[in-house]
Amino acid sequence: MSCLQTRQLVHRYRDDLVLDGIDLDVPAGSIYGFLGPNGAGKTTTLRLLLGLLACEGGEIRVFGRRLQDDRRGLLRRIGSMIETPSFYEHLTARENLLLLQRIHRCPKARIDEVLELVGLAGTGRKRAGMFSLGMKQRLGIAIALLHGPELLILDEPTNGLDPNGIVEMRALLRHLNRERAMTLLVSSHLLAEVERLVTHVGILHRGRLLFQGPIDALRARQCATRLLVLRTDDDVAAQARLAQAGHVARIEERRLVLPALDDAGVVAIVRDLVGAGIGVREVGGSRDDLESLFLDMVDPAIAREAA
Ligand SMILES: Nc1ncnc2c1ncn2[C@@H]1O[C@H](COP(=O)(O)OP(=O)(O)OP(=O)(O)O)[C@@H](O)[C@H]1O
Repeated sequence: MSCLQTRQLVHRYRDDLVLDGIDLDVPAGSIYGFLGPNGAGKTTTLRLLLGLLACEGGEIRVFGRRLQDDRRGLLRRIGSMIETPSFYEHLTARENLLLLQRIHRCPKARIDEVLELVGLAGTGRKRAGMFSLGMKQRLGIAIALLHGPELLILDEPTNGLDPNGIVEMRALLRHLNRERAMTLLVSSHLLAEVERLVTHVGILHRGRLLFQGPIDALRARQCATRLLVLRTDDDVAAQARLAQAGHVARIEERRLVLPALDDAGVVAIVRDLVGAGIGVREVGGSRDDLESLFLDMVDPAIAREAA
């Protein structure tokens, strides 16, 4: 079941089309990584989902209902942190939450619960303005969690955090998903930062969704696109020899490129080429991490440079 769904979502800033027909499907119970390079349109999409921007084209459904039919009721079931967290810097974490607790009219006990949950229970009289970036992010999440939402929407929650902060943030988000049964929609411009966290991904580029599905489907696609790269002292002869063994290789920038083989397959072709008097200088593969697949989708030119 979809927790959040858009159909043909379109947005323009003046004449600039920045979202061009987005069909998002965020399954209930998932951690959905909404990925794309800077300027892809992630924040614009999240603002539309939260009713912070007027929806000009397409449809948004939250928990199965059209957002426009029950905006207030549906938004009450969502928590969010878009761009930088907002709070009063001269107040403590607890004082900030106390103000919001009155607005949300939720039980006071909820304040201690969320402070505990995000690891800020021991911050006492320290003003939020003196917090580290990681603590500020966690206070932002505490604020988003205060009213007990079922869906949490976070825009780049790991942005600017040091490696330790990133690990802590991932652990917190995983906990919210597994132990508190929350659905999470998390944007990021770095696949590597969320790869181990997310169950589903959507890859956005220039306002279009290039891929959407379980992270395992992205991994399967990546395996299917892996390549074996050979440098030999006679590429033309090597290509002919490989063809005899049923391998289709192309010559590219003075190297032979063919679909990846398992270890035994690689040993067999190297042995065969060397046996035929063709020197093999180097055996390698295309970069096989998900980040290079991501780059390949959004910008093949950058991906080639990175390889
Ligand atoms: N208020 C605005 N007025 C005009 N153009 C805007 C506005 N906000 C965003 N844009 C443009 O819309 C496009 C999408 O921006 P958006 O912030 O949604 O992308 P993003 O994927 O979140 O990028 P980033 O990771 O850099 O925040 C960009 O080209 C951006 O310059």
